[in-house]
Amino acid sequence: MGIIAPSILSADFTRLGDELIQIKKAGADWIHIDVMDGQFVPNITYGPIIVEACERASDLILDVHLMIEKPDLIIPEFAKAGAHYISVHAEACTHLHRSLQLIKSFGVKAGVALNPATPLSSIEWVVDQLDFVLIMSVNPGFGGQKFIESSIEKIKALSNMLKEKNSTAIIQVDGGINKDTINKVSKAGATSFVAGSAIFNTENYTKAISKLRRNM
Ligand SMILES: O=C(CO)[C@@H](O)[C@H](O)COP(=O)(O)O
Ligand SMILES: [Co+2]
Repeated sequence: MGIIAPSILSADFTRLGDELIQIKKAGADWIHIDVMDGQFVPNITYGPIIVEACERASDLILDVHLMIEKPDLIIPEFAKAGAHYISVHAEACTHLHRSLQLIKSFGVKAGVALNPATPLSSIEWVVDQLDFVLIMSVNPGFGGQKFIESSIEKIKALSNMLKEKNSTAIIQVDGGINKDTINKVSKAGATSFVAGSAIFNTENYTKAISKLRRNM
């Protein structure tokens, strides 16, 4: 069964605690937390304080997606705040292997996120360090964007690459995931699905998550 990870980027922040309760009731598996610094991406969101608040408000797995420059400087704070999974962008890490080792040193699962234009070869020599790979299916920075179709071939190629290297890393896909796109990425090999607007921009989260699961 696939993992549904609602992105709180599209949640109502005036009532975050209640939103977290509602998505758990609706059948969510993880909570996806999009951290943006206004440098790596043209948007600014939130930091470890919000991760810590999510940790107090929910017992779901906290999946922290770092869209920031120099992530090593603040990875320890996110780990201490309660992150279970942390992904860093390959494009933002000069010493990617070191960043992954830093995440793992806190007992946190480590992942690499790849922008749509970034080739899979950028993770070739760190596959043995990876618990998951996040394939961006939109350019990072905003929720509610249109799914980029070339992500499907990229996920297929990643799935083959991981098999060849005997890796059990999870393939996560993030951006433009809805009832129409989830089937294609699931068939291609993704098993963790981030969805923001397709869940939080609806009236009924249970129905939204059920629709995603039915179409996996
Ligand atoms: O990392 C990001 C955006 O940079 C995502 O996690 C989005 O928050 C997903 O939003 P939708 O495309 O599902 O609305
Ligand atoms: Co994300």
